[in-house]
Amino acid sequence: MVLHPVLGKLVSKRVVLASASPRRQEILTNVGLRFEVVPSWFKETLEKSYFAAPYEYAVETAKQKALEVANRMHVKHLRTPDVVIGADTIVSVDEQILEKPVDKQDAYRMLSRLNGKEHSVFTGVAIIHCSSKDNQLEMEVTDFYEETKVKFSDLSEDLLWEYIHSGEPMDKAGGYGIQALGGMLVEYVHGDFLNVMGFPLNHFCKKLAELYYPPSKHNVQHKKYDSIPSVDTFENLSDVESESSNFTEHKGASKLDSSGMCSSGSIYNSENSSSVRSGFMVPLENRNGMPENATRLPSKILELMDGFRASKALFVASKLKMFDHLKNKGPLKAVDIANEVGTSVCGTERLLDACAALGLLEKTPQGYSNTDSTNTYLTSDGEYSLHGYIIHSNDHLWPLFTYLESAVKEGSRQNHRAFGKKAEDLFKDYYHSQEVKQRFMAAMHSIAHLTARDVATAFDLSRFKSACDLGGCTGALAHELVQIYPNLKVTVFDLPEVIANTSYFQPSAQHTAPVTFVSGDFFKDNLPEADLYILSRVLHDWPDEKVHVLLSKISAVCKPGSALLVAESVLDEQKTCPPTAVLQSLSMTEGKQRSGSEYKQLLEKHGFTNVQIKITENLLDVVLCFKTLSP
Ligand SMILES: Cc1cn([C@@H]2O[C@H](COP(=O)(O)OP(=O)(O)OP(=O)(O)O)[C@@H](O)[C@H]2O)c(=O)[nH]c1=O
Repeated sequence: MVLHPVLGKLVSKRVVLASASPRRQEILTNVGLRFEVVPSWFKETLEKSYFAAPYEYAVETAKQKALEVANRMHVKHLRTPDVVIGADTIVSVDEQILEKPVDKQDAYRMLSRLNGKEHSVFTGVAIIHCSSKDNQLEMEVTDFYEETKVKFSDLSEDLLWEYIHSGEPMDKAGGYGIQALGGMLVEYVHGDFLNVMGFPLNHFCKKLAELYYPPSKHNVQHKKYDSIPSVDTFENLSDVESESSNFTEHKGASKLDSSGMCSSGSIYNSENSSSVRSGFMVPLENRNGMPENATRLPSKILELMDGFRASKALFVASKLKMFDHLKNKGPLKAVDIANEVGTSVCGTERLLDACAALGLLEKTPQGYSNTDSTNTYLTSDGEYSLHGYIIHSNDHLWPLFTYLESAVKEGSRQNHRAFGKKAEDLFKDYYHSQEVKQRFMAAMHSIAHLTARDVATAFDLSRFKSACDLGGCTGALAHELVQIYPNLKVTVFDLPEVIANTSYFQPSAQHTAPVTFVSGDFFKDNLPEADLYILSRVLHDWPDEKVHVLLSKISAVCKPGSALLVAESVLDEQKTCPPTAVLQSLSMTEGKQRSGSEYKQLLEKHGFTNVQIKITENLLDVVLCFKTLSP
């Protein structure tokens, strides 16, 4: 039984979502809809003053986005889709329409406008049913909009800027994402929450019901369907659908337009289209008389099949420091970048186009330039640079993953195959080769810096006076802690080879008490005294036996009332979520990722109680527990 059986009407159809918005994809995937994603190239530049009301602008933009995709797919002789869905979300305040901010200043302008006030979020949606007659594309357009009212509380300037610096506002209408950090800005929501996120699912289902279950003659006076006719399962629906019945039925419904069934209905012809550009589409032909949907692959699988290409494109552009060049000098043409980095022009152009296709770069007639999040995360000096981790992924993880098949067959790491050395020798290498050491530390630093704030604030740690970050590497978390808790003194304890190389990673401006670095081996040496011990990204590296050794050592030096904070990606009890942590396990280190109950068990075994777990939605979750009197 499905909640919205009308969605089953789409099962046998080739449905295309004409949107790059990850939120729309998520909302529709979550309800079991199968569709391909073909982002629209329609530029959101309609003249706003032509529209009497903000929602009209959103509806028209949604319609144009969907029409562009339908036309492009038809013109390029890719199989014409049956249904194309387009959407556009805007925020409206004081008669003004706010779309996605172009930069941080723009985001600030928008958020300041919304501060302390109620505003409306409109999502316009267009559902286009396509058919091809004598190679002419015929389209029937149904559109609608949904309005949700949202009120922001009174927010300080600091908070607004902190939110802007998180990078979240940049790809979101009005400069906020209600589903994530932006939810903290919101005092109330009146209406459909998913509409704010980008897609009014409920209204969409109602609209489909109107289209697919037209009223019979005897009840035609009840124009509005508030409830959706009950049909048992998707399967039932798809079984009875015949190719010809699918759309004829819809056409019948749209003939009822004059009686108010569809909010609008019109026939567009592809001759009106001037857009003939090639795009990412995977045409899947109907072979050997197989039913059409048997040959249709879901977009998720196509995305996974291509994932390795996308990762490698990102790695190579990072390694060649293309994003750094673009940050300093963009927009640049491919030839300029090729000259700067010493690469072929044709190869560089292909790589830059791939980066633009992946949304990492913007391409205009002036050349390529970084997006805001590329500046923040992908340049080597970006505020939350992941450059170090990307280089580690390229130079270390990629070769290892090439041998995943052997790793699975043998159940062990493949360092000997990938690097000609055993895992232990290689680990020693990290501390012997200066270059490898720096690379590894930069990788650890990237992740620590990106997660530090969420780890440091997952719990209120203000009661502690001293903390010791065991294996704290470059001190990224330690520096965040002293910023947030000015009365906290933090010691970073790590191997001498690590401590000797931390200076490069220290923040330039030191506003707070400095962090102390102490060298030692936490398995062998005495641990510095502290009332809060921290193990961030340490335990997953070790098997249970070693974890027991380490925890019993910490437990022995912990005074009653002191605490241990563990930062790790905590698996769900099924151990299939979050995917990043599950995929990390494929490296086959002797350690492992653990679930919340496994961490709890390990900690309680060593006299730690009151174990609390915070899932942060960042890469690391946080476990806090306290030492009691008797272990
Ligand atoms: C208010 C709000 C908006 N959004 C996102 O804002 C984008 C709007 O832009 P759009 O132009 O409608 O869509 P797009 O992302 O550019 O994609 P496309 O459909 O290809 O134009 C969409 O993403 C929405 O989810 C959130 O994720 N959360 C929120 O609280």
